[in-house]
Amino acid sequence: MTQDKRILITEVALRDGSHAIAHQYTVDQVSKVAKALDEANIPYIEVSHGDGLAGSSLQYGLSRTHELELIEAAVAVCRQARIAVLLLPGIGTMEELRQAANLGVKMARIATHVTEADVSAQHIALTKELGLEAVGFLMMSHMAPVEKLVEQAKLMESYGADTVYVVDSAGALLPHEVKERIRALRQHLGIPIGFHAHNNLSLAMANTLVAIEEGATRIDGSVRCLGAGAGNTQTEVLIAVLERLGLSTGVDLYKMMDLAEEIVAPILQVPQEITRDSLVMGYAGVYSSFLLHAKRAAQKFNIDSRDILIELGRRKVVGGQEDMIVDVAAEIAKSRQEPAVR
Ligand SMILES: CC[C@H](O)CC(=O)C(=O)O
Ligand SMILES: [Mn+2]
Repeated sequence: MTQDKRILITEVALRDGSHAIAHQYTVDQVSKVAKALDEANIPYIEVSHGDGLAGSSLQYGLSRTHELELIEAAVAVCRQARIAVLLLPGIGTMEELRQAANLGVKMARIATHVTEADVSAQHIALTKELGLEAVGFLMMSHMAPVEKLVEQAKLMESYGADTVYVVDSAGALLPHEVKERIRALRQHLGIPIGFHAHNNLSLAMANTLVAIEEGATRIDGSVRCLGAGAGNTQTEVLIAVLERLGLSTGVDLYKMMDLAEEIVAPILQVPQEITRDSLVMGYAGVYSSFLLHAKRAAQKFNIDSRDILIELGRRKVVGGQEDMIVDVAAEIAKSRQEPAVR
């Protein structure tokens, strides 16, 4: 990798990591993590419920602390970092976007399923109207062929997005698939391209490097892998690898290592690793944020969570369809009780 370009990191542990801890962030935790990230010179820090603004609900998981309080706390401790929010149209509304902007948020990432970019038009337009940086976030990018991804990314660009992300929500993309996606977007779009990985198949770092090699300049990471499923590209490791490659991020490696070890590790209920469930998510192409929901449903119906996840992957369930997890679990349990038909 010889390009002379700056990679801009967005740290997502305070949003994507919310899934991993059942949305239990406290103001104290968010303040400490955001302050340390800011001191390490991370340029963007995303703070929201795991499912984006207004995600707190029985369907997606109730937040312990209202996300606006968490956002306010993060804004208050940052000197240089810009606080970002995620918004999934239909879960969050224009009103929540306005409230976040009033608190001092500087970037909004408008997330849609990879084939549904058209629902982002008014949210991207409002983001720009509010004077924020607008990012289009195409989730479950493994589910669409390259041409479709390009078409949808171009829609987001036409609505005014400053950047468009390829989002590997399930951690299912293989390196050659990342390569062709980023390459095609670079060919057809005139705005920066970003990449968001999940480590369910242990490919987050490799895929991120391929994305950078193909010209992606906006990259997501989660410190200590604190993200949904097996987590995202581990930010502090990414900083080290990019330094070794001679690519600049402006982030202080030692400070990142210290905050990972001393501030973030104690927040994790269990260390982030590739468990059989997260592995199945990458293998079957299932939303990483379904992990805890599937585990709970498996316990409730006394079945193997892998069977639920495989079935969800077969049915091509997408983000927002969390209610299907319990339906699928109930169906599997019922089918096991019924006597076999002769
Ligand atoms: C449910 C929103 C989701 O967690 C967004 C994201 O980070 C992804 O799709 O990977
Ligand atoms: Mn994610």
